Amino acid sequence: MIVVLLIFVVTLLYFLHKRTFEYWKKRNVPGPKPTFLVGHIGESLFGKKSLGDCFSDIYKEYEGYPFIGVYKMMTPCLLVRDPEFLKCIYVKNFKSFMNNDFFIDEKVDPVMGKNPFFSRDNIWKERRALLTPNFTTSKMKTVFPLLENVSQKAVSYINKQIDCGENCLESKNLCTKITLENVASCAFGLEANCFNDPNCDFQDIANKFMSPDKWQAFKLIIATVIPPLMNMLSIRFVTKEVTDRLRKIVFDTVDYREKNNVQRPDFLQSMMQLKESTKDFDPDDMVAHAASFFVDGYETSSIVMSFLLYEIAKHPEVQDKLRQEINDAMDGNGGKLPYDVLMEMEYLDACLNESQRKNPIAPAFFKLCTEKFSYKPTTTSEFKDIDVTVDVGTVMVIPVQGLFFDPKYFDEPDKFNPARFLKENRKYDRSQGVFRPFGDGPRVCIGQKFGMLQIKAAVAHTIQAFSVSVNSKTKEPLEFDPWYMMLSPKGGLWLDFHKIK
Ligand code: HEM
Repeated sequence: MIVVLLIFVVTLLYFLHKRTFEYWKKRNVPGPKPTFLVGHIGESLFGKKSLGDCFSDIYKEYEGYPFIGVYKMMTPCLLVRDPEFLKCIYVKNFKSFMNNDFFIDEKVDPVMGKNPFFSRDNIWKERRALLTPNFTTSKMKTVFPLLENVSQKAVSYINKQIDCGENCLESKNLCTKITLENVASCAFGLEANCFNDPNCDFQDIANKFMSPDKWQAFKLIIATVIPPLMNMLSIRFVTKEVTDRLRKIVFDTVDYREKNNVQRPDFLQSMMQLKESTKDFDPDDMVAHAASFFVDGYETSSIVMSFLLYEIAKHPEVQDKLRQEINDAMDGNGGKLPYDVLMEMEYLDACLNESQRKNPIAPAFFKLCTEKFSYKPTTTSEFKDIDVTVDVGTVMVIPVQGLFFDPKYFDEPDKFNPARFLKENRKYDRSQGVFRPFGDGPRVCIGQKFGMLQIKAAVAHTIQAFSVSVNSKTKEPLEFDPWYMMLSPKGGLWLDFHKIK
C-alpha cells in the first residue's frame, strides 16, 4: 500500500514539475534549467547565496538577452535585462505593472498592511495620494532643522566615545541611532535618547522589529518568495507587542498635544489634521501611518548611511575631497550647512549615488503584471530579437544588483568611483538610466527626499568633524548574510574615528 502511495505521489510531483517548469519553454523564452520544487532560488532557500546573488548570476550568464524566464520556486517570473523594457515596467506601461509582488493584509498586520509598499490597486493609489503631501520639498525644508540637530548630537556622541578611549564604532549601529533619532523627532516629535541609552524604547522597538534575527529574516523570505503564505499563516511583520507599543506612543503624544494645544511641524501633526479632515481616516490609520513612517524611515536609510561611511573610510582620497567640499560650503555660510547648500553639494551627492550603486540595499525587486503586456526589443537595440507576451499574474524580476554591476553600464563596476556621477562626466555616461536605487515612476520611493536628506546631513557633519578609517575588526572582503533580504555584512562594518583638530 505504502509503495503504491509513494509511486502515486512521485508521479504526481513529476507531472506537476513538468507542467510548471514548461511555462517559459512553451513561450520560447530562454532561461536556465530549474531545479525540482525550488526553481532557481534553491541556493537562497538553503542559505548558500542571497536572493540577489541568485538572480545576479543568471543575469550575467544571459548576456545579450532582453529577458530570461526563471522560477521563484514554482512561480514563473520574467527577469528583465533590457533597459527599455525596465522603463516600460516603471513608467511607460505602469498600468500593466502597478503592484509590487508583496501583499500584507491589514487585518493580519495593521501597521505594515496599510503601508503603501504592501498595498495594491486603488487602495495603493488612495494611500499614496494621502501621504504624498508629507514628502514635498517644502516639508523637507521644515523638518531639516530637526535633522541638523540630530547630526550635531551624533558628532557629540562620537566625541564622547573618543574621550572615553573608544575610537572604534560599528557603522550600522551608529547610523541606526541617528536615523532612529530622526524618525522619532520627525514622526512623533519625541527625543528617542538612543545616544545616551542603548536600551531606550525606540532602540528596543527597532531591535524587535528589524534586527536580522533568523525569524524576522525567515518572514522576509516568505514575503518575497511565497507572498500569499504571509496572509494564509497570519504572519505579521510587526508583532502585536511592537504594534501596541507604537500605538501607545502615538496616542500618548496626540493626547498631550491636544490637551496642551501643542503644534509641531512633523508627520504626526499632519496625521492629526488628516484625522480631522478626512472621512474614513480613523485613529488606527493615524497610528499605522505614523508607525510606517517610523519603520520605513530608519532601517533603509541607516543601511545606506552605514555603507556610505564605510566607502568613505576605505577611500582616503575621496574622503579628503569630500571634506574639502564640506569645509568650503561651511566657510561660505558662517560655519553652517543650510538645506539649499547641502542639496547643492555635488561631490557628496556623487558619493551617495556611487555607494548606493555598489551596495544596493534591495538587490532585486519584484513587480506583478496586472494587465497583459507584449514586448519586443526595438530594431536598434543591442539585444537579441525575441519577443514575449506577459500574462496577468506573472512576476517581473528587476535584477538591481546585476544591472548595477554590469560593465556595459558602469566601467570597472567593482571600483568605488564617485566621479562617474559628476556632471562633468555625464557625456561619458553609458548607464541608459538603469541606476534607480529608489525605483521610478508613480511608485518611486515616497521617502526618497527624506532618506537622502538625513543621510547627507549626518554624513557631512561627521566627515567635517572626524577622519574615518576602516578598523581591522571589519571582515574584508565583505561577506553578506544570505538570510537577510537587505544588505547585512557579516560581523559588521567597524570604523575608527579621529577628531580633526
Ligand atoms: C536611502 C533610503 C531609502 C531607499 C534606498 C529606499 C528605497 C525604496 C525602494 C527601492 C522602493 C520601491 C520602489 C518601487 O516599488 O519601485 C521604496 C518604496 C517605498 N519607500 Fe523607500 N527607500 C528609502 C527611504 C525611505 C524613507 C526614509 C521612507 C519614509 C519615511 C520610505 C518610504 C517608502 C514607501 C512608503 C515606499 C512605498 C511606495 C509605494 O509603493 O508607493 N523610504 N523605497
